[in-house]
Amino acid sequence: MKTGLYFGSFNPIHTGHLIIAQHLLNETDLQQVWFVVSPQNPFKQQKTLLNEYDRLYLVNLAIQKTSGFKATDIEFNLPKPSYTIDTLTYLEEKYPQHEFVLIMGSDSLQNLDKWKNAETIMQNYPVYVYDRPGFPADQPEIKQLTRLKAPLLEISATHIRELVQQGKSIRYLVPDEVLDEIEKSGYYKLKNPAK
Ligand SMILES: Nc1ncnc2c1ncn2[C@@H]1O[C@H](COP(=O)(O)OP(=O)(O)OP(=O)(O)O)[C@@H](O)[C@H]1O
Ligand SMILES: O=C(O)c1ccc[n+]([C@@H]2O[C@H](COP(=O)([O-])O)[C@@H](O)[C@H]2O)c1
Repeated sequence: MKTGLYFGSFNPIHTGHLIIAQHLLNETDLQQVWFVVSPQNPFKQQKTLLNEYDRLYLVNLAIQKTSGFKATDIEFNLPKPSYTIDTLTYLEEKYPQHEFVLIMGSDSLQNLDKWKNAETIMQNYPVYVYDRPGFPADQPEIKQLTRLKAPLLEISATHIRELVQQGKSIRYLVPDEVLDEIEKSGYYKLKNPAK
């Protein structure tokens, strides 16, 4: 089964992520998209990083009505920070019947050569890249690169966290279920949430 892996901190998941994932299911040969919640991105140190279980819960709330989407906590039990090559190796062993494809925005592509074992990733895994505003998607070293057109939405988790801190509404930037849970639990209101 051809399965797209959408890696991210998802702090929190937002409509930008979801529209891209749905677009990929609709417009490519992917049969499933898995949201891989990374406990700790090697390149991001965030005081506002919500506990990974809470982020996973928000992802599950966001995708519960969509067939073809799955959230995975696979990185929770792998060493931190979360290196994508380690996750890919683990997933391949655990799910031999799946053919995994990396999904990434052209912004991530620009840093890819700095990732752990970048060469192995670029030589061995199919990568589906969609454009992000301001980031050209040129990366000829990737052996199996597919460039996709996708809706451009300038939504970021950073902006969502800032809006919550300022007491402003994030309606429509996240699904209603996610909005309700963020409000109910008081996420992102404090500068240093409990981990
Ligand atoms: N608006 C968006 N449209 C399409 N892809 C996005 C969007 N926002 C983030 N992504 C992509 O989703 C993946 C996971 O992103 P991540 O969880 O870091 O979200 P983020 O909104 O970029 O977070 P932050 O603002 O905290 O850095 C990355 O590959 C990123 O490029
Ligand atoms: O493997 C690496 O070296 C590596 C370096 C940077 C980022 N990643 C992963 O890429 C995913 C998306 O990153 P980001 O910065 O767009 O949130 C996230 O899940 C990270 O764990 C992975």
